[in-house]
Amino acid sequence: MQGLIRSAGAWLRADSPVVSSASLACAWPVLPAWSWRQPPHPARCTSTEAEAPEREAPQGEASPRGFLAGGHSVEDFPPSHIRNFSIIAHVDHGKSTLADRLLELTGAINPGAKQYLDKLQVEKERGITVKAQTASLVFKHEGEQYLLNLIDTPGHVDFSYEVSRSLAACQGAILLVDASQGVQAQTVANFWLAFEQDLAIIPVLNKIDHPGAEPARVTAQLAEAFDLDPAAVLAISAKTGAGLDRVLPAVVERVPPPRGDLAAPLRALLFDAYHDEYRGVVCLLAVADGAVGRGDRVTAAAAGQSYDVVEVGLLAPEPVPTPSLRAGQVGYVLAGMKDTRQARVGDTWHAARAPVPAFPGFKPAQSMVFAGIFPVSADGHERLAAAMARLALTDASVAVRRENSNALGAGFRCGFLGLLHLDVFRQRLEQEHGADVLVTAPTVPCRVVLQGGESIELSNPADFPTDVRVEAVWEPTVRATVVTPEEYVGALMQLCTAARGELLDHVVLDPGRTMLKYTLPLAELGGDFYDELKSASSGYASLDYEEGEPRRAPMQRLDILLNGEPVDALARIVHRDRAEPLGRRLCAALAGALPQQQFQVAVQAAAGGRVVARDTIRALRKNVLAKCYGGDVSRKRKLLEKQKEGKKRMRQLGSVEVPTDVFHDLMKVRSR
Ligand SMILES: Nc1nc2c(ncn2[C@@H]2O[C@H](COP(=O)(O)OP(=O)(O)OP(=O)(O)O)[C@@H](O)[C@H]2O)c(=O)[nH]1
Repeated sequence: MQGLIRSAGAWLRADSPVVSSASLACAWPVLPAWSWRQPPHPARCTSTEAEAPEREAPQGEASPRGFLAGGHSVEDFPPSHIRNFSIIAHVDHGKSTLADRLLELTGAINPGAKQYLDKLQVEKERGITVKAQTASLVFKHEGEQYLLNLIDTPGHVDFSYEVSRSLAACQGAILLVDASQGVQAQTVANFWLAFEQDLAIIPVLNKIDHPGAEPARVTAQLAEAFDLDPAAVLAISAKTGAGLDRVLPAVVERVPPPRGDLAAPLRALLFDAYHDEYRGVVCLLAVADGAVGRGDRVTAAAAGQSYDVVEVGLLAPEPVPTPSLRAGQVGYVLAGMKDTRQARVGDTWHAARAPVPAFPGFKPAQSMVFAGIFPVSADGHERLAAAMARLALTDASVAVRRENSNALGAGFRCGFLGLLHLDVFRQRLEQEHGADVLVTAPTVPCRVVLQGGESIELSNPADFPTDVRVEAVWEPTVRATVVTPEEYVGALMQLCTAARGELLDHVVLDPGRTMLKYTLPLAELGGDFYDELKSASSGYASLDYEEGEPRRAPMQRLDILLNGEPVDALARIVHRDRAEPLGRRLCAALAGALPQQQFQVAVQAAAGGRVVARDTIRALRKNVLAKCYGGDVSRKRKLLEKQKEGKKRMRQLGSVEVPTDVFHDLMKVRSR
C-alpha cells in the first residue's frame, strides 16, 4: 500500500511540476522560493529590535500610528515575531469558518461572525470564497506577542489562481481537511502547491464534531498520501471550537518567520490587489526587505511606473493605517491607482531609483472559457457598458473586449477562469451593478489551422471559418484528477470515456479510495460534467484539474438557422460526433421555446456544410387587441404599452422575433 501511495506522490511530482488546478489558470509563479522564504528557525533568528511590550491602544487621541488589537503597533513586531500563513483546503472543508474562529479568538472581531472575510454578496449568498482575504492578528504565545498574518483562500478550482499567489506571500499553510470527507482532489492539488513553494504545512482535521467524522482514518490517509507525521495532525471543530486552542500555537511553532532585512533597500511583492469604491486600488504587499511608508516614492518594476504612497497599513481585518510596513510584514498600500490593471500582481516594488532583484513573478491568469455578454433589453447597452467597466475594475482576471453580434447587437466577449467564475461575474453584474444580462453558451478557445498553414486563435464560434478549408483544429485539454470511493470507479471511468477522456493513471489511495487521472478536453468540463460526476458517485467524487497540452480533434462549427438565416449568437464549436445529436436537441429546445409567429418558422442546425437537424414552428396570427371589445381606449393603450415593453426583451433575428429568455434556455441544453 505504502508503495502505491508513494508512487502516487512520485507520479504527481514527475508528471507535472505543480499538481494543481492553479496551473490551469496558468497562475503558477515561476518560483523557486525566495531567499526570505526559507528563514532560519525562530530560535536561530537574530533580532536587534526590542521585545514586543503589551500596551493599550491610546484612547481619544488622534494618532498617526495604527494600533492593532491590544494596542500594538507594527514596530512591535520584528520578523522573528511575525508569521505569514494561508488556510488551504478542498471546497467547503471549513476554511472561512476556521478564519472566523481565529479572528474571534484573537479579539480581532466580535464572537458570532459568519464568513466575516467573505465580503462579496455573491460569496455570502453562495457560501463560497471567491477572493482571497487577508487579516492580521495579534496572538500571545508563551509570553511573547506575535503578529500573525492569515490569508483565507478560495476552494473552488476556478479561483485557484488566488491560492497560488496567496501562498507566495506566506511561509506556511494550514492544510484543512474535513474529517468526514477525507482527502479530496483539491486537498491533493493544494498540498502540492504549498509543498512546491517550500511552505511549512500544518495538517488540520476539521469537523470532528460531524457524525460521519473518521479522524483516525483521515489522519492515516494524510500520512500516507503526503508522507506526513500522524502526530503532527491537529483535530478540531471550527464549529464547536474543539481543539481550536492548538491551532495558533502550532502556527507560531511550526511556521518559520519571514527572513527580512529591515536595513536593506525596499523589496516587496505585490501579491494581490482589489478595487475599493472610495479608496481606489488597494495593493497588498508582502515586504521582503526594508520598509515602505506614507509619502515614499516607489516604483513597480514590471509595470515601470512610479507612485507616491498615500497610505499603508494592516488589515486587522479592517484597514488599520500604520506609519510603515516593514520587512516580513504583509499589508496594504494605497498609491493613487485608479484601475486594478495598473497593479500587476507578481510585480516587485522598490524605492524609486533604487532597483532591487525582481521576484520571479506570476504568469498572468489565462481565460479558459469565453462567452458573449449582451444587454437583455435592446436599449440596455450603455448601462451594461458602464457596469462592465466598473466590475472589470474589481476583477482583473476577466478579459473583456467589445463584440458585435448580428443577432444581439453590441455587447462584450469575455474570458473567464472557468464556468463558476463566469456565473459569479454574471451574478455580480446583475446584483452589484443592476445590469440585466444575457449570456451566450460558453466556449473554450481553440486554434484553427487553415489550408496554406495560417493559424488563428478563436474565442468566438461565430469566427470559426466556413468559407475556407480547415486543415486542423487544436482544442485545449486538462489533466483531471478525480478522487472517489472505490465503488464508483466503474461509473466514473465510463463518464470520463464518454467525455472523450484518456486514462493516464489509476492509483489506490487507501483501501476503498481511488484516484483517477485523465486527459479530458476542456470543452467537456463545461455543461453537465461536474453534475454527472457528482451523480455517478452519489456526491462523493471530487475533481481538480490543471492545464494540459492542446490536442488535435475534429471540431466543427454548428450553426442554428431560423428561416435559413444563421444566428451568430447561437453558433457553437463541437466535436464532429456531437454535431447531429446536439443540433437535434437545440432545434427541439428552440422550437419549444419560441412563441408562434405570424408565419411558419423553420429551425435548423447545420454543420460541415449540411443540415443535421430540423424543426418547424407553425404560424399563428397574433393580435394583442383581439381581447379589446367595445373600443375601451385606455385598455387598448395599456396593452400597447405592455407590448412595447415586451418588445424591448425581444430580438429580431432575420424575420423572426425571439424573446431573449430563449438564449438562456438554450444554454441549458446538454452538449452530450
Ligand atoms: N459540523 C461542522 N460543520 C462545519 C465545521 N466547519 C465548517 N462547517 C460547515 O461547513 C460548511 C463550509 O464551511 P466554509 O467555512 O464556508 O468552507 P470553505 O472551505 O471556506 O468553503 P469555500 O471557500 O467555498 O471553499 C459550512 O456550512 C460550515 O458551517 C465544523 O467544524 N463542523
